[in-house]
This record gives sequence, C-alpha cells and structure tokens, in this order.
Amino acid sequence: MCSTSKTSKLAYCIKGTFVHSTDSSPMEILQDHIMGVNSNGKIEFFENARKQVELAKKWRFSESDIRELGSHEFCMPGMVDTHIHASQYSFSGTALDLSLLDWLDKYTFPTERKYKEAEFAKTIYSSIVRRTLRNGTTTACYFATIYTDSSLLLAEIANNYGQRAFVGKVCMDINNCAANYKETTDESIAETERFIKEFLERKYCRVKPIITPRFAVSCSEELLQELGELAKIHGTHIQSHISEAVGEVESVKTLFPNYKHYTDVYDKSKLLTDKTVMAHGCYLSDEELAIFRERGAAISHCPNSNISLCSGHLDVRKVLKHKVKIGLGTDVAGGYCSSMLDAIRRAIDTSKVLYIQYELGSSHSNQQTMPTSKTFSIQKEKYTALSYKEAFRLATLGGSQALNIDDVTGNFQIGKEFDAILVSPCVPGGPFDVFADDTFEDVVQKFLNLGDDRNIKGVYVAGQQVVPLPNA
Ligand SMILES: O=c1[nH]c(=O)c2nc[nH]c2[nH]1
Ligand SMILES: [Zn+2]
Repeated sequence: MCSTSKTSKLAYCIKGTFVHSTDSSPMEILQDHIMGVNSNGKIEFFENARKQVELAKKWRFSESDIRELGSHEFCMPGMVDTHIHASQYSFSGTALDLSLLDWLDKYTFPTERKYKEAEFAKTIYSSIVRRTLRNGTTTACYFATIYTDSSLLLAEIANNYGQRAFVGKVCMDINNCAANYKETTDESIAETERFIKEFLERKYCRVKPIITPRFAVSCSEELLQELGELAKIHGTHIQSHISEAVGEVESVKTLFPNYKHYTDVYDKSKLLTDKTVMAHGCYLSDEELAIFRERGAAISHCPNSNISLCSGHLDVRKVLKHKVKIGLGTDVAGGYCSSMLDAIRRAIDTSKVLYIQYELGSSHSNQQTMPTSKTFSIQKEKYTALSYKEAFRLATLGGSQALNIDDVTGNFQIGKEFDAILVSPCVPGGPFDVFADDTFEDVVQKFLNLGDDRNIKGVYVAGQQVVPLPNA
C-alpha cells in the first residue's frame, strides 16, 4: 500500500560527492555537499556542506544522523531502464544468432509461453528484479508476457523488492508463431482490462500498469485501436516497439497499406501520447520524429539489442535534434546485458560507429588512431559522438523524461524522491583501479566505463534502501 504523510520529518542526511544531470548540464559533480531526505523519501535540502551548521539548526539533525561518504565515493541518480523484457531474462546471453523476426519465432515466443506457469514466472521474475536492482536500476519499464496472472506477479515482485516499475501484459493477436503463443483479439482486450483493474486494486505506490501492444506486426488494427481507447480511459502509460529492423518495417507496410508510415499506424490508434515510450526507432524518418515530438512520445534507445540482433543503429543526435524525449533501455534479451552501465557503453559505441560512418567514410576505416572527444568538439558543425556525460544523462534524467516521471525522479532536484546509487569505486577485487592523479571526473568516467555491481554499495528508491537485497 502506498502511504505518504502530509507532514514529513527529516529521515537522514548524506554528505559527500553527488553526481547528477540537469537540463542545462549533462553532468554536474558536486563535491562536499549535504543532502537531507525526508520521511516521505523526498529530497528536502541539497546544499554545500559549508551550510551544515545552519541546516542542522533548521532541520534539527546531529552529526550522528549524517552518513558521510568516503573520499572517492559518490551518489548518483538511480538508472532508468526504459525497455526490458523481464520474461526474456531466462535466455539472456544466449540466442543471439538470428535477426529479429526469426529470433522471435525461434527463441522468444516459445520461452514466453512458459510464463503460463506461476512457479516458473516467479523464479525468473524474482531473478531479474534482484539483478537489475543490484545493477543500480531503480526504475524499470518491463514487458511481461501475454499471461495476465503472471504479469501481475511481476508487478507484485517489483513492489515487494521496492523497485519503481511499469509492468505490461503483452498484447498480440496476429502473426504469432507456431509455438501456440496466442490470444484472440477479444481475449487480448478483455485480459488487458482485467490486468489494469486488478493491478490498480493493489494500490502499489511506485509500480504502475502500462498498455503493451507487442508491435504492429503482431497486432490487428482493431486491437491497436481498442488498446488506444483503454489507455485513454485509464490514463495509463503505453509501450511498444517501432522501426527496429528492416524486415519489420517492410512487414508493417504490407500489413497496414492504408497508413502513411509505421508511426501513423500507432498514431491513428491514439497510442502516441506523452506517456508513450517506443523502443528502437532506428529507421524513423524526420516526418515521423516530428510526430513523436508533437505528441510528446518518447524513444527508448536499446543499442545492445540493435547490435546483437543486427537490427540497425539509432542516431541519438537526430532524435535530440528533433527534441524527442529519449532514454536508454537494455532490451533484455535481444540485448544480452541487464545492466544499464552496459546500455551507456553501447550507446557511446553506436554513436562512435555513426561518427566513423558519417565523418570518416569507408576510405578512412583503416586509420590507426581512434578519434578523441577533442577531435569531435573541434568539428562543431559536424557529427559529434555522444560523450560519456551525455550517455549518463540519457540513463538517468533522460529515462525519467521518457517515462514522464521526471517530476518525481531522475536527478537530485529538491522535492524529487531520492532514487540513488551509492558508488564505491575502490573496492577490494573490484573491476578497475583508481590512481592518485585521477580527477573526480576520471573516477566517475572509470565507473561508467568499467564499473559493475561490485561498486554499487547501496541502492535507494524513494529514500528506502533496497540494496543490499534481503537474503542477498
Ligand atoms: O527487441 C525486441 N524484442 C521483442 O521481444 C520484440 N517483440 C517485437 N519486437 C521486438 N523487439
Ligand atoms: Zn524489446
């Protein structure tokens, strides 16, 4: 049950270095700061530690109420995975030898069928929620499967572990595979209604239902339109896939000949709203991106999946230029890694590949030295690869904007809920080393490029510490 009191007391303070993004800066590193978190899990104050005495008087805290971070430690916002298939976690790291449509038929649909069984679902769903939390994902936007009851179970598990989440019962009524992973149009609509009703009755505070047509290839026009209506009636979020792979885009043209383009199919069904997040978008045209912008719909960039399934590359710069909201997604299990740190790295890699294509061309492909960020910034009018700071913003604030929850989470603005990761770069047996002449920026960059869950000492959602996990 969700309970917040009107009056809030100070719960605890954290003192040390904080790293976060704002609209004007992809990364701010604020050293020697003090943050107060109240009993509703919200950030009450965030100031230079010079003001500690003054703050202590006002908020009545003493030295013992302060958690002081170590010299290289820092707090950063929890990461927001805007697109992840919880049900595909069981085969993540395998089955990466096919392209999208064949991959769905051979590996994905047969696996998702297993989620009719509650016990199987419970095992995998508990594992993915625990894994993503340990990796610092404080918000996850999950696809479950077509089965309502086990999808509700995923919501319950996320809630029990304290993760902020959207959970979708997948809808698909056409072109389903021979593996008997099917529902009729009427079943899909009725079960989505039941899913929303039973979900909302549970009154979870930070776990919400999301309407989830799988993609246009597996949904009839009637189903898409009914789901658009349901989203409108209930004010729910919406998620799906769009323009991920060439074969998929071609199929949509054949299946929906009376529509202008892929975006038009969703738009005419009222599925593009300011609460919509669409995964991929590698092949969206300028015209389609303009529609996204107009509707306030967002894109989830899933670079690991795009590479692993050989789907294509999303040009993040183009999306940003169109002022379309964008976050990162792991897209497990098309993407083989459930960590958002991997999504950050792959987003940068993809952007560098595009830089090589756009700026260097194939004649330069045998050059000996990689272009550096200095090279990119000199060529101002030319294509610039994403910096690690920009990728950091996409994984945090960008994700919260994409899911339309940036009034609640995404950075350390006062009044937002404290969703955060406590990073400890120097851990025995850790994945990287810090040296005496490393700047704090270097340390942050090393964590983003080389770090893993061994460096994540604590994870907080709405002020509550959720990692270390119970029974870890
Ligand atoms: O990466 C993807 N994973 C999926 O499960 C899926 N379904 C439709 N389109 C998809 N793309
Ligand atoms: Zn996906």
